[in-house]
Amino acid sequence: MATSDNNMCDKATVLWFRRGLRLHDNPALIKALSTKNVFYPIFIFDGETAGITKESSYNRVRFFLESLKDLDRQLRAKKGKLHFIKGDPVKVFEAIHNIVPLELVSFEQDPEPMWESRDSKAKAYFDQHTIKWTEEISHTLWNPLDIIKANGGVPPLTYEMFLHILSVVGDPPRPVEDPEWEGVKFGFLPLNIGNEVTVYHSIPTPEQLGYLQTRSSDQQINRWIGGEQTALIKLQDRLKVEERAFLDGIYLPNQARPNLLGPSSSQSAALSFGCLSIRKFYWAVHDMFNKIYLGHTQLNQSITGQFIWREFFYTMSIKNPYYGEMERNPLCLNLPWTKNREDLAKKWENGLTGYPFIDAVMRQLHQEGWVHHVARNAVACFLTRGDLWISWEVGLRLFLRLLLDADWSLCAGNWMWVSSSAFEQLLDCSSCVCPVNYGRRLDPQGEYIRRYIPELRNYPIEYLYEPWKAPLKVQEMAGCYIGQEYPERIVDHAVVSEKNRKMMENIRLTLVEESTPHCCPSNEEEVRQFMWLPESCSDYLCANRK
Ligand SMILES: Cc1cc2nc3c(=O)[nH]c(=O)nc-3n(C[C@H](O)[C@H](O)[C@H](O)COP(=O)(O)OP(=O)(O)OC[C@H]3O[C@@H](n4cnc5c(N)ncnc54)[C@H](O)[C@@H]3O)c2cc1C
Repeated sequence: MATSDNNMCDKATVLWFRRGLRLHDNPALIKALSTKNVFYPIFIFDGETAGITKESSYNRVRFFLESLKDLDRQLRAKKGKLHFIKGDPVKVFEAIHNIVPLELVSFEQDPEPMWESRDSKAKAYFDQHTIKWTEEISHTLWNPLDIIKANGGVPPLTYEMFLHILSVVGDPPRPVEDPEWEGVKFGFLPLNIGNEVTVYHSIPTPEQLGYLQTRSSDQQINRWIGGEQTALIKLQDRLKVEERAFLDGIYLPNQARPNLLGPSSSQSAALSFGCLSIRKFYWAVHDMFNKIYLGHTQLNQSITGQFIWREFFYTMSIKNPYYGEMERNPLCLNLPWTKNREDLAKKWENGLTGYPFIDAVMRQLHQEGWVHHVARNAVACFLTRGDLWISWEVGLRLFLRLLLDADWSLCAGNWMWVSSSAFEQLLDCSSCVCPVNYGRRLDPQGEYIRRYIPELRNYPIEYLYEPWKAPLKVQEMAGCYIGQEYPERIVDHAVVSEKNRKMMENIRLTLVEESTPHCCPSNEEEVRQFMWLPESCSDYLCANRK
């Protein structure tokens, strides 16, 4: 059995949780326990780590704190605890080292460039005080640096090229074994360890950290529960969905059969905070595939293509501190987005564009902190190249605040890919990414809109996606006048999308001469798959263009 120990003279090992909020497949934990020192698991709340900032939404912070609570609960069952400490990391380690002799600090690699400064300061402190430290890779399947090296020192710019490099690099490692808790001596820090450092008695609530619900409580829907234990249960459900799909002869079921309303089997928030190991998920899917289709020993990366997109975007961001911006970002095309249209951006943000599908997505995002990938595509296109011609940086900032799964590398990568890949003519198609038709394909009965836009609940289906076309009599009967209870459209898609298409065309003409290398789709098929576009747009011609 694990034991508790308050002997402050014994050598200490700290496991510094940042993301990777789990006990399974946690190489940093295994390394920490191998020292046999007194063991202190800690989380340092510094207003940045794990992407929790002052701006983060209540939902996001709640999910994050639930994940820490779950870890704490599991550690308490083993007679220890998770220390939640507020302060600057170096100050925290200084304070701990003053009262217990630190021998080792173990942590998971946080690969993105914004963590470099935090980590290099901490590492410098450890080196100065001859404290050993170890940094383990488990947030990504591969070490992004290995992929960059295999590609000649630069990240691959297209997904196809990325797949090619993976075939050279080989399979990712399998998850590490579960820890052995027998004989682990837990240490407990006193509550008062330094002036600029606060040790919490237990994991705080969002309110205790100053995060308050901003919308009325009936609008906040908590469909997502943070923590490793929930993630592992949900993984089993998700694997059944994957198995069903394999037996039906398809793969990537969450994307192939988007279900906007059902109980989601998404694991993205759990993966983002590391409550679930990406390697565990990846290998579970591949092992199942190989069991069903006996003899397939060679990995087919397509069946877990979504994880490869994750790696692709991580690899692109790792050495690029400007990855989340347009102008200074070498991977991104500079497009002349409209400036000073905060009024339109605010309406988009608040689900008041007058396009019900777009508004439903934005309201779900505020209420629940999660929306389906295809819904993200629709609102990203609407804000940028499709309709409003506003920079993707505006969308990125909002998504990072609201999404439970907000992940800088993935979020910026997706925004860039969807909006600024100017070469991609398919995305200029005003019919395919039309806010009316795209939604209609995904939600033909209009249930999604009715759930998130109660004002339109009584609209007949023929007007639900284009309520401005409803005769006054219909508006009256439905109890919702356009321009009063529900807004008029802020733009006319047919007009603005045509204007935007021409602007993209002109930009393409100038860019071809410069042939700027940038993040972009590999081919048309990839765009169709990624964006869930129809094989041919003729069936879905936008009503506005007829
Ligand atoms: C504008 C925009 C912003 C996005 N921002 C984020 C974000 O901040 N965090 C995030 O995790 N995903 C983001 N995505 C990607 C994707 O929408 C979500 O990962 C997906 O909705 C998760 O649903 P799922 O778990 O059912 O996906 P699944 O299909 O089950 O995928 C499992 C995991 O694969 C990864 N993945 C799936 N699709 C993508 C993708 N297109 N790019 C990169 N990784 C992917 C994610 O880690 C996801 O959890 C964004 C997409 C768009 C279009």
